[in-house]
Order: sequence, then C-alpha cells, then structure tokens
Amino acid sequence: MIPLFVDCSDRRIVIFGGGNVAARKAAYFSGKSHLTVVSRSFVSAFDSLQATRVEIDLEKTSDLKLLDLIRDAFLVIGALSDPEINNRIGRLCRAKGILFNNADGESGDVVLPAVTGGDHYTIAISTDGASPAVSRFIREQIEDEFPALDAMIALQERLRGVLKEKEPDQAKRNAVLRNVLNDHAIWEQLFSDRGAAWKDVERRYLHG
Ligand SMILES: C[C@@]1(CC(=O)O)c2cc3[nH]c(cc4nc(cc5[nH]c(cc(n2)[C@H]1CCC(=O)O)[C@@](C)(CC(=O)O)[C@@H]5CCC(=O)O)C(CC(=O)O)=C4CCC(=O)O)c(CCC(=O)O)c3CC(=O)O
Ligand SMILES: NC(=O)C1=CN([C@@H]2O[C@H](COP(=O)(O)OP(=O)(O)OC[C@H]3O[C@@H](n4cnc5c(N)ncnc54)[C@H](O)[C@@H]3O)[C@@H](O)[C@H]2O)C=CC1
Repeated sequence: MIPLFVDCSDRRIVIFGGGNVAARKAAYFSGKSHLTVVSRSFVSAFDSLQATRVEIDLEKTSDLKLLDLIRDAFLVIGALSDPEINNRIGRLCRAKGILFNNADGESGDVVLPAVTGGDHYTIAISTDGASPAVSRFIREQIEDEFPALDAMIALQERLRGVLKEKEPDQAKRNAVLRNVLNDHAIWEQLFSDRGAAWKDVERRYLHG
C-alpha cells in the first residue's frame, strides 16, 4: 500500500450505502469533492453532509445501471450491508479502471485511513486493513499527545525564516529547530499562549 494525499475538489466520488459506515466515509469527502451517495435508505447523519442522493434498491439492478451510476467517478466506495453487491460494484470498477474501496467484502485497491489534522498538517494512519481499531487508537493517541501541533508547525515555520536570515551555518539552524521541538516548556506554552511561546524562543534561542 502506498499513501497519497489527493486533491479531490474536482473529482466525482460515489458511495454505495446509506448506513453509519457510509456516513463516516462520506464525511471524509463532504465539501471536498463532488459526492454522490446511492442507497435505498439514508441515516440522519447524511442531513448535515454535502452529497447528491440517489435513492434506489440495488438488489436486481443491472450492470448497465451500475455502470451508469459510477460513470466518470475517480473513487467508488462499497458500504452496503450486502457484500455481494459491494463485490459486484468492485469488479465493475476494476474493469473501468476506477479506484475502489470496500467497507465489507473483497478488498478493493484503496484503504481509507484514520485521519487527524489541522491548518498546517494531515496525518493518516492505516494497518493495511488488519485492525481499524488500532488505526483509531493511534489517531486518538496523537491527538492527545500533540494538542499544540498546529501552533508548533507555525512557530517552526516562523523560526526557520528568521534563522535563514540570521544563521549562515545550516547545521546550526537545524540544531536550533530540533532543540525547540524537544523543548517541553515551549510545547506547553504554545497550548496556552502562542505569543508568549514565540517571545520565549526569541529570548532563549535567538538572542543567545
Ligand atoms: C479495511 C477497511 C476498509 C475501509 O473501510 O476502508 C476497514 C474494514 C472494516 N472495518 C471494520 C470494523 C471497524 N472499523 C472501525 C473504524 C474505522 N475503520 C476504518 C477503516 C477501515 N475499515 C479500512 C482499514 C483501515 C486500516 O488499514 O487500518 C477507519 C480507520 C477509517 C474510516 O472508515 O473512517 C475507521 C476509524 C476512524 C477513526 O476513528 O479515526 C472500527 C472501530 C470503531 O468504529 O471504533 C471497527 C470495529 C472494530 C474492529 O473491527 O476493528 C470491519 C468489520 C465489520 C464487522 O465486524 O463485521 C471491516 C470489514 C472487514 O474487516 O472485512
Ligand atoms: N469498513 C468499516 O469501517 C466497517 C464496515 N462494516 C460493515 O459495513 C457494512 C455497512 O455497515 P453499516 O453502515 O453499519 O450498515 P447498515 O445496515 O446500517 O447500512 C447499510 C446500508 O446499505 C443499504 N443497502 C443494503 N442493501 C441495499 C440494496 N440492495 N440496495 C440499496 N441499498 C442497500 C441500506 O439501505 C443501508 O443504508 C456492514 O456490512 C458492516 O458489517 C462495519 C463496521 C465498520
């Protein structure tokens, strides 16, 4: 498995299924893609998502109709509670060269990871399909461990800019950036007061 971060803003994503699993997958793509959800019923979580709904019973649907539903899709997700239909959709995707993720049935060629992020970063975690509970567990650990990660990235970006002007030795610049990253006091200050954290960095690392 190879991780990629893909801009889906102009892409068509089609999710089959209207249950809680489909809704969780849909939340990934809502507002960040052209999203269509196909199912015979939809849980209320879809009410707050941006998606075009197609209400249909797929039990006796022809391949021709399924092909019509997935036309021009970049990625298709099978999240029906019927793995046979999920698998059928997956086979049609393979034939058409469309990426496929299967929530229940034969594995497709895409896995949806556990994701956490902020203004300046995205972290995606996968166990290659072996244990989604572990992926979630690791995501929660990261969120607990680094509540100031966004603020630290912004501070590092600023510090990097100042160092480039001030310190000609690349190894020394690198050392300062790493020392700040390992400074627990800075992490703690960033959580409560970003301005004070920067002042502290200036005082202790730039005017030394
Ligand atoms: C293969 C994969 C395919 C795919 O769906 O993309 C898949 C498949 C299956 N998941 C199942 C169960 C659970 N899934 C979760 C949660 C998540 N599942 C996600 C991804 C993936 N799930 C892909 C692999 C990811 C990887 O590589 O690690 C996450 C990360 C992303 C997301 O979906 O949003 C999201 C956490 C998001 C977050 O919190 O950050 C929980 C835990 C929970 O809900 O608390 C449980 C119950 C505990 C357990 O079983 O572990 C079942 C069994 C159904 C059954 O028992 O019948 C199958 C089907 C099967 O195994 O055949
Ligand atoms: N990949 C994952 O992360 C997980 C996958 N699963 C599996 O994923 C599947 C979906 O889970 P849930 O959303 O909880 O199930 P659910 O039963 O709540 O939802 C299934 C959806 O599929 C639709 N559907 C089923 N057959 C259909 C048909 N013939 N035509 C049209 N629509 C049809 C239903 O209307 C419903 O909206 C289950 O098989 C479950 O075991 C469960 C937990 C996590």
